[in-house]
Amino acid sequence: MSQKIAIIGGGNLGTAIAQGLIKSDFCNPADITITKRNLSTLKGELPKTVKITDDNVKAASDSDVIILAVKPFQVEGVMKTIAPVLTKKQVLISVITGVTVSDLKEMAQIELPVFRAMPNTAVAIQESMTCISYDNATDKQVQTVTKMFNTVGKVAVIDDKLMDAATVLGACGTAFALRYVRANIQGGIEIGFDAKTASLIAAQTVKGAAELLLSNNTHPEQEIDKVTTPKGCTIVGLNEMEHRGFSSSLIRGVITSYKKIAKD
Ligand SMILES: NC(=O)C1=CN([C@@H]2O[C@H](COP(=O)(O)OP(=O)(O)OC[C@H]3O[C@@H](n4cnc5c(N)ncnc54)[C@H](O)[C@@H]3O)[C@@H](O)[C@H]2O)C=CC1
Ligand SMILES: O=C(O)[C@@H]1CCC=N1
Repeated sequence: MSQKIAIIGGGNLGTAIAQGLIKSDFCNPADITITKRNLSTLKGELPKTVKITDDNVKAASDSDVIILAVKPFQVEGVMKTIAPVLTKKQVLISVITGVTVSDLKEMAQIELPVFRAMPNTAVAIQESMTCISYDNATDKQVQTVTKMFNTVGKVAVIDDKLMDAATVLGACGTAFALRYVRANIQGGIEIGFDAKTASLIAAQTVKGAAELLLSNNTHPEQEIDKVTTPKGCTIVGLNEMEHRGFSSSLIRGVITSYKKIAKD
């Protein structure tokens, strides 16, 4: 029998997770309950059979897997209301930034399997990178949660201490990459393309570059060496970007996002 899944917080990420799980056939739409405070604003297309409610307690008590997808400052309030109905048979998964496994165990008040998963919004199209940490879970439960997120992209099981870093690299990273694509589109328009063609070229080129790394298991510089023809046009562009702080600005952005999590 397929598992009942409650997604507490049907916002950007919660909705994307539901979309990805449905697209990957991990579960039936009717097995998913999404909770929100304002039922009229669902972010993204979902089948009508997905249950939408503002009743967190009922959603949690009726589900085998509970995925917390509210904002960090909202988690304590949500956990206070659902903790009384949590049981050891259920699995609690949090995608919430900065809330550790031990924080979750304390709020849950019972010893149930607790996972953290850090996907990104590409989960909606089964292309997420999801880092997972956990405590109190059997091998079977780890396999189930890993399988859940493997059906919507790639998975790395990591120590909970690295989850803030995972949030930055694997989740904020989607926005970082898209900002790079947008800059390429702006440059593409300046050198003659219409916006639509520039967007297609910029997006597919970045997708292809990433696929080269994943398929060849290579380091970026190995693939860059295959593009930078000596005295060619690539290397002059790359060097100009580096002269203007390209890599340094990206590294500093990663560190800034990381420090923000630690500060909150
Ligand atoms: N958006 C992303 O790419 C990623 C987000 N995250 C984390 O996921 C969590 C959600 O992020 P987003 O989806 O971007 O935020 P969001 O603001 O789009 O979604 C949060 C949702 O929770 C709902 N909500 C708030 N309080 C609630 C309550 N008491 N009961 C039921 N629903 C409630 C809100 O109505 C909203 O729809 C955050 O903790 C964020 O740090 C983690 C990785 C990636
Ligand atoms: O920006 C945020 O705080 C969340 C965590 C990673 C992506 N969105």
